[in-house]
Amino acid sequence: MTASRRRLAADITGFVWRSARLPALGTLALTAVAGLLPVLSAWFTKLVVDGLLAGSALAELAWVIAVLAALTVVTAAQPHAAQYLNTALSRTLARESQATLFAALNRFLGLARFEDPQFLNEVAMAQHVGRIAPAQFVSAGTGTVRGGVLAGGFLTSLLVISPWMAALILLATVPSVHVQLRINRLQVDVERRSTTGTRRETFYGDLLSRPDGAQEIRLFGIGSYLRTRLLGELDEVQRAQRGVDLRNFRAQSGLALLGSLVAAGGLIWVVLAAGRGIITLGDVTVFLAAVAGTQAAIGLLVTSATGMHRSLLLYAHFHTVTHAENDLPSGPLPAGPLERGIEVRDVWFRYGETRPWVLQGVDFTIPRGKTVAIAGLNGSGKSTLVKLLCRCHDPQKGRLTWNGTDYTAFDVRTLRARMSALLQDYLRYELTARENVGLGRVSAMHDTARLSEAAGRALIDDVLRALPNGYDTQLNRAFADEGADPGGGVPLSGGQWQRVGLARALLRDDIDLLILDEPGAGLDAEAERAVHERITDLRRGRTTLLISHHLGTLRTADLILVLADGQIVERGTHEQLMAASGRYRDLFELQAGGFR
Ligand SMILES: Nc1ncnc2c1ncn2[C@@H]1O[C@H](COP(=O)(O)OP(=O)(O)OP(=O)(O)O)[C@@H](O)[C@H]1O
Repeated sequence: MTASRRRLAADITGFVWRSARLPALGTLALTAVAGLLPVLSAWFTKLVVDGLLAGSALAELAWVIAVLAALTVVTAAQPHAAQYLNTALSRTLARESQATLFAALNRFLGLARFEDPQFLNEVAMAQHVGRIAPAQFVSAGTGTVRGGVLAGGFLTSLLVISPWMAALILLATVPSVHVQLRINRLQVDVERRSTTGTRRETFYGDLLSRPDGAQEIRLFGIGSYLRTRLLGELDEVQRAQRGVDLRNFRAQSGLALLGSLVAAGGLIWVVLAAGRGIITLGDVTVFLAAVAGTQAAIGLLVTSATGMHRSLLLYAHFHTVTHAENDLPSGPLPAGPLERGIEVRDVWFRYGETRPWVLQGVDFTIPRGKTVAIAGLNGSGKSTLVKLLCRCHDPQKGRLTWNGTDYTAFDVRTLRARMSALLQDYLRYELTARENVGLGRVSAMHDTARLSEAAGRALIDDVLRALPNGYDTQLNRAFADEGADPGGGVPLSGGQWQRVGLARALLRDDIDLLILDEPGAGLDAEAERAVHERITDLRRGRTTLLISHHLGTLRTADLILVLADGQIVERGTHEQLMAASGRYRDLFELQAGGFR
């Protein structure tokens, strides 16, 4: 066992001990008992057979028969008790593994891990194996104990009757262990390599079954195309698995043949020995039970021990995710109220060392109480800049400061607590209206007056109040329970969702920096104008970063930055930029011309 495997074994044992000690201990105890039962039964059967052959009176054998009957009852009841405990154990471990996994994911402060496909594969594996690997480890561990106890008992019995037979059976296990370990490694490797395919398969499955994909898929008639892609991924995954299964089948068949030859040899010997009177008929029954029992027990021992090995290999993925270091170091200082402003100083950023620069020497200040607007073509780096301002990434060169102190000096959570944002890809939670707004500030979730005020500022309060259950209406149909809640589950329109997203951002009314990335997206002309006016009011005296492709909405900003290919190519007020006759003016006139 390598050092890291030993560490994994210690980790998984610790995990089981902390999460489900009682059912684990119960299972272990029951398993040890179960291991002794067949050996005891074989010996008591021998006593009955030998007693009967020796002409003993039934009364003399009564206690032996009573013990045998009791053993039969316990043997019959044991699997059900074991199954009950096992299910309880699996359930507890599955819950704890999910709790541990999602606590670990929540600990990552930045976005780097979520943008790394390799790590996302590990997360997908961890989610799957976290539910099963610890339970498998315990069940394989108890199987090992049971196999060990059984094998010990039967081997001892066999040693008494025929030491060479015991040695032969032991010898035949060597190839079995070797083969099983190899197959385990192959299986785990195939699972790991199939993760991307499995994730893609899930992606196509989601697309084909989600309500928001149904219309486009039907309109473009691409259902069968996506289904073919899904099956292609599935076939690829299954092809690899079939290969391992075939190798496993061939290897196991060879091992079964070897085992049968050993058993057949033993049978011939025992019949000859009994014929010559070397052993009793009772010995023959014990011998036959012991050969079959030893082979089954060693089979169980090998499968279980290598099963432990396999669950460790699988658990390694869970361990990788739950022990991954935080991707963004948090500083010690609590971020105080914004007094001076935010400075972005010669910032360079790219999504990986081999990737092109997305931001190249970006340099500007957002003074306290002012609005800075960013205009730029698609892909010019606006949303990336927002990620840096929320400290979801750190720049590779340059720095951002809050009141003149480097962002990295602050505790990230306190910094983010001073900001609110309507992101371009804001979330549409399949939850109630209350939660959709209240998630902006969880402590205000049940303060309907506050929610209503924020929704009012986003011009969506009337719509939410008029829903069948008001703020407690589910904002989707997918999870609505028609029976319990007729009319429940109301899907909103795109523009209404946008305003709910804005309400969520505005619920954090005590913040220092408000980031609005395309607040007018999806709104009709009237709503956009109304929301724009509201936002202009709200912005007064509040530090704001505003991003929009609708240059008209940026006019009143204190400073407008024009971003192109990650560089600020123009900066100034609307009037200055119009007078400069540069890119901003061209874009503005292009948009205005479109309206004319
Ligand atoms: N997670 C990511 N990993 C790698 N590249 C990314 C990632 N996110 C964005 N990019 C790349 O960074 C560049 C800038 O993207 P960004 O989303 O910041 O642009 P944007 O100005 O907000 O565009 P838009 O106006 O279309 O929203 C693009 O070329 C994009 O492909």
